[in-house]
Amino acid sequence: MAPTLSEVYGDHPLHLQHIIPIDFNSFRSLPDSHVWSQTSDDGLFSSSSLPSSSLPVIDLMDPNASELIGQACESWGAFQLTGHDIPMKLIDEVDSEARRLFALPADRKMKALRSPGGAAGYGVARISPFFPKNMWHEGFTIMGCSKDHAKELWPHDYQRFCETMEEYEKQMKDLSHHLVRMILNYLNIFKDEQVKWIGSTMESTALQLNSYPCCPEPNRAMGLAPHTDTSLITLLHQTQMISGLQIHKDGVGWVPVHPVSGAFVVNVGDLLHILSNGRFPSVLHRVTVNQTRQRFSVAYFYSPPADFTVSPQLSPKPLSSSPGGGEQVARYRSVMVEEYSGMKAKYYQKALSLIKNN
Ligand SMILES: O=C(O)CCC(=O)C(=O)O
Ligand SMILES: [Fe+2]
Repeated sequence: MAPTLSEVYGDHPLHLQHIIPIDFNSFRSLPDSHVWSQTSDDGLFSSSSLPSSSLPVIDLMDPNASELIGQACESWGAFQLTGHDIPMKLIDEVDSEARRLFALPADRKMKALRSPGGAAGYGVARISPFFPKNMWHEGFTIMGCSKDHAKELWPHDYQRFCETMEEYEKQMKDLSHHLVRMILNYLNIFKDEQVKWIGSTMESTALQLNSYPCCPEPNRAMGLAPHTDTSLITLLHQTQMISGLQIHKDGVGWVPVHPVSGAFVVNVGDLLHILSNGRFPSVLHRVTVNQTRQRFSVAYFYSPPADFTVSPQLSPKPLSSSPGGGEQVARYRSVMVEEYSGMKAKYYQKALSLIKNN
């Protein structure tokens, strides 16, 4: 049987302190374990105020969508996508199921705790062990069927959750196929072995529900620390129009990504960065928290099958306009999706430099 990514974490089991979130409701002030900065209003979360610093919003129905998406991936490593045909009703149902889950008492959520070597279930962010302080965040990861965990959460009423998430994953996968085809087209990647896995049912996918509870001291806390996604692409929905996501743009700084109704934030992950030979940046992003409104987001990570080898594709002609583009030498060695995911789990942000060609 082909390998799946849910197994890569087995080699790097975590201590429980890196899995169990605190019971956020029981704190009236920020515990020291969650204090990231001593400063109040500036510093930690200051973002760019340049007028041009706003992530492109692209309508999938635009006749130039392919070109616009390619350009956004090249200059930003991300964009907001409207005009897709994912029904708003389904998106709302996913949001409300996520809320239902995170609203459960802490001891109930603990019943669906991620296992130390596992990928799926309830817990703190997977990147937590790489940071000295904890994040003001709790998550629930779905890889494949969520039935066993959902049964623990709602012994008599788990089906609604599972069915909603399954339907959403199905639709996210179709949309990802569409986007990845457009992106590979833009990169002039047509060779059969490079594209034949799209729609093969063996793709590596995961759904991540994120919750950022109201925080007593948001200016000293971190929702989700700066990271890049391992995926090829990520499709993120920010619910209830609550801001918090910021992306880092070279030369500009941290740029807030304010929610656009019904839109998905699509971002380039490490695997697409490697495949594009560095032409598309794997965008660094982080999440801030706020004092009055609990924020939720739903991230869908889409990657090729675990046994697919990602090889940097050289640009056919030099692209003078892009800093990383037009290179005729491979910046990275070829790497299997499964191997890279394992490296990311173990070495985190050093993983990319470990596969860099000198
Ligand atoms: O909550 C967000 O806006 C971002 C979440 C995220 O970056 C992730 O789940 O990888
Ligand atoms: Fe992310």
